[in-house]
Amino acid sequence: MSKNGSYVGQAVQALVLGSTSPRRRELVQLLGLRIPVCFEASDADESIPPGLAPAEAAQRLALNKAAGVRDRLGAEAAGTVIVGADTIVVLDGDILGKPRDAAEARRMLGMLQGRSHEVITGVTVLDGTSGESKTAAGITRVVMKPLDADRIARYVATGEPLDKAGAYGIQGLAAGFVERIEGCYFNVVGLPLSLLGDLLAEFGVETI
Ligand SMILES: Cc1cn([C@H]2C[C@H](O)[C@@H](COP(=O)(O)OP(=O)(O)OP(=O)(O)O)O2)c(=O)[nH]c1=O
Repeated sequence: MSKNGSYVGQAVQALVLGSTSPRRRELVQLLGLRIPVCFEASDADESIPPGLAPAEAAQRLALNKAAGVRDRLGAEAAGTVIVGADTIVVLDGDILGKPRDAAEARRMLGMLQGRSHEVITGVTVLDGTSGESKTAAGITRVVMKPLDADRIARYVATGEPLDKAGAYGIQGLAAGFVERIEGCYFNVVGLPLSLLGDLLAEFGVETI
């Protein structure tokens, strides 16, 4: 039994972050983990599962990413915990993922400007040895200032929106678009660190 009372079948020797997102790769370092962190791309299908509420959809995608990494690692997954995450933007109950092109990015930002929306990040911690997993979702409300079409076009022309849910990055050139947030900032950037730390503790993985 670990210090915090959770049962782990085998000491965890490494954390595998199943993500190609450079933001997630930087954020996970802020947890102050005492075990090595390595990175694996997840080849899980990222299309939004139909018929699920947004928070459930984000959690399903996070679980799929983590499970996909475990499948790919095979026997090498033993002794690891695998983390998967997925971030979506939700406006009036509709899910906005990553824009396909600049036109879609302009359209998304046109809908988000001057209003409030939710950023939801589903996160899964999966025990690579047993396959047992825990999944949760962080929800942050973001209020965006009014933006005119020229400003949106200038931002989209930077290319920054294209790999980001909702077509903006709060940590980048869209920082000045955000009036205020309620909830975890890191959740908006793609990894709810406080929530992830709690999930990791349940698997006996210590953070700072
Ligand atoms: C809203 C918002 C999203 N994002 C990013 C976080 C996620 O990387 C991305 C949403 O895409 P995701 O599909 O969650 O993740 P990803 O494809 O970038 O990486 P992977 O699947 O390999 O883990 O949007 C920001 O960086 N800043 C923001 O303000």
